[in-house]
Amino acid sequence: MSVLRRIAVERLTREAFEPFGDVIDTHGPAPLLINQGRTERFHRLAGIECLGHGARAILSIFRGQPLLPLEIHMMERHPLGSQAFVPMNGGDFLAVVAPPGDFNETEVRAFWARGGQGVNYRPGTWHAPLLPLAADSDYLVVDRAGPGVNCDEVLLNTPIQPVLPEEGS
Ligand SMILES: NC(=O)N[C@@H](O)C(=O)O
Ligand code: NI
Repeated sequence: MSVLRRIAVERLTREAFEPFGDVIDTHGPAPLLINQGRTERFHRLAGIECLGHGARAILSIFRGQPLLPLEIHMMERHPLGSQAFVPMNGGDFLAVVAPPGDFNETEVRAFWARGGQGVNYRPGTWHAPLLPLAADSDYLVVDRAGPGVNCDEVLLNTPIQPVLPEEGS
């Protein structure tokens, strides 16, 4: 039975997530009215970065399943590009992250993306691979394709168990 380190899952806000990337939702700056007022444009919620010669942004759909038991043993980063996850059927998920740079597992934090929130990891942000909370959750993913190695992985010395807040708390 391996030792686990429990960490509390935090509410996903722009301010709290700033060291790791962007939050994609409609609770930030006021939208622009376009299309003769019929459309609200929530403008430039995130920047897509694709570094290196021949790099380009691509769109994919990830259909994810929950990680059970919820124990994080490995994290990864994409040094050459950002990576955005936006739920397509509203699926809540966890963004378990650590700041870019040398990995320090004491700096790992967990955020609850809920009610349709998405995230955009900036290049180099350490994160756990997609962690949906419900089965068959679809996410639109915007990330980088191109030459070079764009995925570094690290094993945690002490696996992490994100702990969701009590219902209604
Ligand atoms: N491997 C892959 O494309 N997905 C991961 O990068 C992830 O963050 O889920
Ligand atoms: Ni990734």
